[in-house]
Amino acid sequence: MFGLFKKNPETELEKTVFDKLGGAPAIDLAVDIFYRKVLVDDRIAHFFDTVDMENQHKKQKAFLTMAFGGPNHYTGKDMREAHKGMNLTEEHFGAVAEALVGTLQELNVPQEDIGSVVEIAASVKDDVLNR
Ligand code: HEM
Repeated sequence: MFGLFKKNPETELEKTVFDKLGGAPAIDLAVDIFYRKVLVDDRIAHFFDTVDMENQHKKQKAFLTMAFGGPNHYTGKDMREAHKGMNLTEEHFGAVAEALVGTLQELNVPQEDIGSVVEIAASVKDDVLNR
């Protein structure tokens, strides 16, 4: 599914990360793999003990689609509000970022695009950590 979009030097600059990853089906798959990784990571799995994961998948898909420049259907909480009172640390954030990068690597996303995704994640870090 990834890699169906051929690089075109003339349009490359206008392509969103969303398009480059392969659009909605690719984000779907990425979020599934991502949460599988999160839920087996002892550093962070406990945060999701009481969370409705089906609902969480939907929100995360919508959020990542928006964050990657795809069609904006995200209606969830802003990142500061969503993570308030969880006392999240740098380590927690790092573990989630690792899961995200690991997912993209598993899907053979080019390193350059993984870099763009990491930048997007980093841009919400202060909000997620409520600082
Ligand atoms: C780039 C970093 C992150 C992004 C983009 C992100 C995104 C989201 C989104 C979109 C939601 C749904 C918000 C809503 O309910 O409307 C959410 C909720 C949640 N996030 Fe994150 N998150 C990030 C980092 C983290 C980290 C580091 C943790 C903990 C290790 C975490 C734990 C949670 C939990 C437990 C919820 C569910 C809250 C609830 O429903 O009670 N997130 N996140």
